[in-house]
Amino acid sequence: MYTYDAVLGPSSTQEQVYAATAQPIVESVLEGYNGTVFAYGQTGTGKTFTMDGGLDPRQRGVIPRAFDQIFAFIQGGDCGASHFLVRASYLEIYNEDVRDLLASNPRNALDVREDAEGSVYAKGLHAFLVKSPAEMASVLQVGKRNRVVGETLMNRDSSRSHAIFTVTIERADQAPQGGPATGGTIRVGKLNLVDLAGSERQMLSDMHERQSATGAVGERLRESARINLSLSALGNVVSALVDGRTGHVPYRDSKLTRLLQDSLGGNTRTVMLACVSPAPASAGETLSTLRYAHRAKAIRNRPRVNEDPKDAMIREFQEEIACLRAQLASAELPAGDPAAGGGAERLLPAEEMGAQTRSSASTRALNAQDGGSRLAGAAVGQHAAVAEAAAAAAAAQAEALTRQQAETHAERAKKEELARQLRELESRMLRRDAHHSGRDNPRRVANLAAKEADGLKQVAEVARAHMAARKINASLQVELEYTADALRSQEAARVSAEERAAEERAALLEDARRLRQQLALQDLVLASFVPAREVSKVLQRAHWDEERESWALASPQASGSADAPAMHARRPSATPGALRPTCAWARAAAASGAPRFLAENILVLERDVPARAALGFDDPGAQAALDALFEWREDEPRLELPEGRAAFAGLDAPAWGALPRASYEARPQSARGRPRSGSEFGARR
Ligand SMILES: Nc1ncnc2c1ncn2[C@@H]1O[C@H](COP(=O)(O)OP(=O)(O)OP(=O)(O)O)[C@@H](O)[C@H]1O
Repeated sequence: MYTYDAVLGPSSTQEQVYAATAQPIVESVLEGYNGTVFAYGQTGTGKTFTMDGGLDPRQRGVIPRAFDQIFAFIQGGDCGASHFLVRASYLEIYNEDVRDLLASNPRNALDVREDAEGSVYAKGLHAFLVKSPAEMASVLQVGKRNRVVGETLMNRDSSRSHAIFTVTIERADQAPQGGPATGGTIRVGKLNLVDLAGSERQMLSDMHERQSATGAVGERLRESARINLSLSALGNVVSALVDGRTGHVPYRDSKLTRLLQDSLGGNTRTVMLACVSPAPASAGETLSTLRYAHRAKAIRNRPRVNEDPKDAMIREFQEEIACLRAQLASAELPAGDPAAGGGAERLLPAEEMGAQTRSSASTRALNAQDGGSRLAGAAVGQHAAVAEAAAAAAAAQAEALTRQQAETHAERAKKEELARQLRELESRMLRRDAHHSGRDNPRRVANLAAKEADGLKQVAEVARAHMAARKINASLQVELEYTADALRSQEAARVSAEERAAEERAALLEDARRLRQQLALQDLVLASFVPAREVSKVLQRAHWDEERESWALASPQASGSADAPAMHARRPSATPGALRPTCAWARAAAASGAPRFLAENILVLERDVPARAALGFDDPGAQAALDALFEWREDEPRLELPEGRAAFAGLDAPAWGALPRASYEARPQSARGRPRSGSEFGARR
């Protein structure tokens, strides 16, 4: 029997699903834990629907509801002052490639790395700072458009990849006096929202069978093979964690298990949503999913609050803000400084100042001249000199003041830039003040709405630019895929041609080896049995007949060689009456006794005549009996002996006559009337 933490039937609402599964996980993430919610199940059972949901607000899935919960908490009215930094990233694992769904080119594969603390991450993955559920939803939409989906018989928009939407929430508590927290605790929670690809158990060996179940063909088959590879790796990890017998957990077997390493048996609170189909035809898959989920339930994770991590971005923000504030403070001009604030209005331009000074001096000089009629001339000259000195001093003072004014302007510009940077940085951090709810204050709500609208505009612009880039990318991608296909087919043709050539070469080598063997054998036969002279004669006459594709022997005359007449002349001529052609030279050689030329009868045997009995020789009739015996012809059935010769050789006539003819027939008779075959030469002997 299988047991689960919650079972939600077909009539359950999305809200109930969220409350039973993801809500507690999101709460933990806001407290600084890692959390993972992943949907597992056969294709078409509603994983994507559960995670994303439908268009109707009541059908919103786990992901948008999690956004709401996160920002509701940040903007909520609970006690405690905190600053939050929220980032979102979105990736998919397609055919064992990790792809950034928010990148300008989402088809680029990212490397999976492990940091010094053992956390696994995708290198180069974009993370966007978000400040509202609407911004987060925009990010999600951009990523979803980039995700690979394909049609199968069981689902028109089947997810062909595993998608992981990650929200990282950094939280800095105990902000001092309304400013950003610089010395307080920092907690970082990471929420993984995972929509796995369909878990149809499609092994390569039974692909054809599966093909009929899912309608997957071609690319779908390859995708399914990869999907099942990573899902079986996930199953192996689950088994290894549950069994606990082996210390080794095969996280490295797939990118999916690598990236979910922390979520399975690590520092994460994890919920697995097992989606099943009520269709009887899917009973096998349903049972397999239920078994899988039951096993996964036994995994024991070790979640802990991630406090003060070294790489917290919010800390960098705080330090930067503190630094900017310090710079701003040092840039403050003293209150009494005439150049500060409204001091500029009290300042006179240098030229004006000099002119005023000069005019008062000349006035004083004129007055002195007026008085000259009444005063002595020496006194007039003294007053004029004093007036000149006063004018020079006033001009120098005016110049110094102009310089000071320019410096003040520059400092003010710098200060304004610092203030702008500070505002910008602070605006990226979300702030939740103690005893203050944004929803209570209409002006604050209006401000937030305006900011959100700005943010949305920005995200929309980014999305538009992204879409334009995507279109270009898509056409380039199509071209690239076309070229890649052409290259692949050329490569396949080249490989098969090479293989064919290699086979043919091997066959040719084998033929050549066999032909060499035959040639060697024929050489052996020639060398052993055919005189070299005869061989050379054949070689001279042999020629290759192109039409018949075979060797032929030319007649001696046609061969045209110088030896041809001699060869012809040396040919032995047949001897009339002889059993075979015999030349005169052979006859002479035979007469000399050379066995080679003794025709067939090279053994000369004496006639095997029984020893003569005295009776036989004494009896003159014996010769007649012997003669009769020699004269006995094969067509005569019986040997007729002369009268009275029955007692010859101890045999009576009936016994002679009864001698079976077969006893004599074994002997060959080459010529009629002759006892045996024999050549002329043999006959003479
Ligand atoms: N609870 C539900 N209420 C209404 N419609 C649903 C529900 N669950 C699933 N659907 C519909 O069923 C279809 C398939 O669902 P979905 O795409 O979520 O399956 P999936 O498990 O993600 O499949 P795949 O693994 O192939 O991606 C979709 O059209 C979806 O809208």
